[in-house]
Amino acid sequence: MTTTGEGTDHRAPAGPPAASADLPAATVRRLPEYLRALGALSESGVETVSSETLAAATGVNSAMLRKDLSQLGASGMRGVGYDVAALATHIAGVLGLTKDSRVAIIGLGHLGQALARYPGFSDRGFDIVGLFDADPGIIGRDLDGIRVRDVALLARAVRDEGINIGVIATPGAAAQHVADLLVDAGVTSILNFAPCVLAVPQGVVVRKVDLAVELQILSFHEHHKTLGPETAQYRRTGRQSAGPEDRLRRRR
Ligand SMILES: NC(=O)c1ccc[n+]([C@@H]2O[C@H](COP(=O)([O-])OP(=O)(O)OC[C@H]3O[C@@H](n4cnc5c(N)ncnc54)[C@H](O)[C@@H]3O)[C@@H](O)[C@H]2O)c1
Repeated sequence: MTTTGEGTDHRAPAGPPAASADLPAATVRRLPEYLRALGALSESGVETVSSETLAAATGVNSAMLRKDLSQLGASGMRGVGYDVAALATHIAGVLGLTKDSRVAIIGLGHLGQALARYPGFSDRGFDIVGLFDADPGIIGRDLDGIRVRDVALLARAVRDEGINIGVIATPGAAAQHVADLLVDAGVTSILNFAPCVLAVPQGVVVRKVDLAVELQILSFHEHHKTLGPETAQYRRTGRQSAGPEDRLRRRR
C-alpha cells in the first residue's frame, strides 16, 4: 500500500453524502479540484492520503479541506488517512459524475474548435457528441471525427441523442437564441462562453466562463500587491486614498 503524507487523520467516507444539494457553493467549486488531485494520486499508485497532502495538492488549507469533506459525510480516523479511490468515487457521486454526460458545442469558431478538439473532457466523463454552427462554410466540416451540423438540427439532436449539456461558443448576439433552443429542447445545464447574461427559466443552470474577468481579478491583485497595504482602505470602502495615488504618480 502506498500512502502519502505524515500525520494522516481521516479515512474514506462511508455512506451517501448528507444533503449534498445544500452544500455551500464554495465547497462545490473546490470538489473538482479534490477529484483531480485524487485522480493524480491514484494514477501514481497512492492508496491513502492525509488531509495535509491532499490540501497541498489542491492549494487549499487543510482545515478547510477537512471541513469540506466532513460536509460530504467523510468520517475521520486518526493515523489512517483518506482512502484515495473511495473518496474519489464519493466526490464523483456528489458531483453527479457517475454517468457520462453528453455535451453539444454550439459555435465552432476559434474557441469552439479548440474545445471540440480538447481530449481532456472525455477523460472526465464529458463526451462531446454534437457540434453545431450556423455558418454554411463550417457546417459539414469534420473535427476529429465529429461532423459539424446545422444549428437548425440542434433541438432534434438533443432529444434523439440524449444531449444534456450545452456549451455556447457563439458571439454574444447569438447566445440567447442558442440558449432558448437548448432550453426548449430540454437541456437544463449550459456553459456559456459568450460575453452576455442569459435569461433562462428556473431550474436551468448556467455557468459563465470569462477569462477576461479572471485576468481583471489577477490584475486587481497584482495592482494592490504593487501598491502595498495603504490600499486596504480603498479595497474596503471603494474610496481612493491619497497614498496609492501619490505612489502611482511617483511610479509614472
Ligand atoms: N469566456 C471566455 O473566456 C472567452 C474567450 C474567448 C472567446 N469568448 C467568446 O466566445 C465566443 C466565440 O469566440 P470565437 O473567437 O470562437 O468567435 P468566432 O467568431 O471565431 O466563432 C463564433 C462561431 O459561432 C458561430 N455562430 C454564430 N451565430 C451562430 C448561431 N446562431 N448558431 C450557431 N453558431 C453560430 C459562427 O458561425 C462561428 O463559427 C464569443 O462570444 C467570444 O466573445 C469567450
